[in-house]
Amino acid sequence: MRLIIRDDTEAASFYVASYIVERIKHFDPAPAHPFVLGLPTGSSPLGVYRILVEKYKAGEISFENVVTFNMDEYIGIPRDHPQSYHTFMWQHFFSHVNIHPRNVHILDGNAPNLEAECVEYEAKIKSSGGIDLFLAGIGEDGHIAFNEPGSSLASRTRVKTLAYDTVLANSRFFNDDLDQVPKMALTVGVQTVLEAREVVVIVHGARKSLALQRCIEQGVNHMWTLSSLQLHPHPMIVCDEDATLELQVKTVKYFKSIEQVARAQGFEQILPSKIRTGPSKPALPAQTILVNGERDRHVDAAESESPTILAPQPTTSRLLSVATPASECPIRSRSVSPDIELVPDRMASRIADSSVFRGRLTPGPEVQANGLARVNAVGA
Ligand SMILES: N[C@@H]1[C@@H](O)[C@H](O)[C@@H](COP(=O)(O)O)O[C@@H]1O
Repeated sequence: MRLIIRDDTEAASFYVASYIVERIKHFDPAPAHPFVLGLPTGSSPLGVYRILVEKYKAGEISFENVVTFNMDEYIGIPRDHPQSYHTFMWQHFFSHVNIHPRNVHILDGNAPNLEAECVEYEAKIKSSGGIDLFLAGIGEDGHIAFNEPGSSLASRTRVKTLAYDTVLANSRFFNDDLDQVPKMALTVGVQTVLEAREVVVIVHGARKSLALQRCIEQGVNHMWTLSSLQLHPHPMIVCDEDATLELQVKTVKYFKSIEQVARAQGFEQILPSKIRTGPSKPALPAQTILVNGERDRHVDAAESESPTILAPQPTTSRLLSVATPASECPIRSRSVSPDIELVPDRMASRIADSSVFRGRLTPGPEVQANGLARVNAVGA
């Protein structure tokens, strides 16, 4: 986990926007190698979008080969409703940069079959090669996307009923009228977010500080779904000072010291090169995966089987799945040296005077082998 703390919201937003720009540039996207970006709505990412637009207008970045997937969308309000997430995204970001509309993906909360919409969304993410960087905000109760408290940490894109806290918090966008706030939404699942190669979360303001504390200093808990990030290999949370109010001083000092030490030592905290450049063709032999017939990707075994909540130890699982079941595998007899003669044994032969037990003993192997196993014959 990386926690980047900046003095205020503007500095935190600038850090995130600059980070995304650097990631896209280093990735060097092309039509056949697009950078896949997961995006949130809400007030938290507003500064990030504004700065990204500024950087685009200053010629620092192009979104031509960027594919986006939004986290969520309300169910039941028209796509062009002022508070729909479609409207939000076009208004604050997409209309101002050179992104191709066909590269923009936002769940359709008015789809005739919502379940099919969710399944198709997951399939589209997959066929795009998976999400390279998922940007997220959090709710005051630590929810990520619309994965409300109690959501399965293995969840995928689905229909979700909103928690009362969320309806209340979002009523500020609906004239403070609870009745106008949609009560359901489509949302990517916790697992969908965790499968992104990198997750970056922007958190600002004192009202998010308890959520941040629960998610960083306490255990993984489905009541604070951001805490699932503890299971991700490359999570980064960028926050302002106010958001750290509930953290222990030593936690804040430690995360600040990581940056300070890195700067003093003159090295950067960077992602593994495979994550930075995306799934390119590695020099070593790799398996080739044809993703939905659209994109021929070369993925090495480690990437194709990266850990998930459902399969946290892919190596172990893989070994177990190829291992012969114990019941079918006479491992000991195989390892015995062929020189050693196996002698049939039975308990009776170990008893000094076995005559006393006659009639109650199981016939010996030699008797059984000759088809003479008649207990009566051995007995009285
Ligand atoms: N679905 C969105 C979340 O993605 C967002 O993180 C949260 C916080 O919103 P804000 O940033 O406005 O506090 O609001 C909604 O619930």
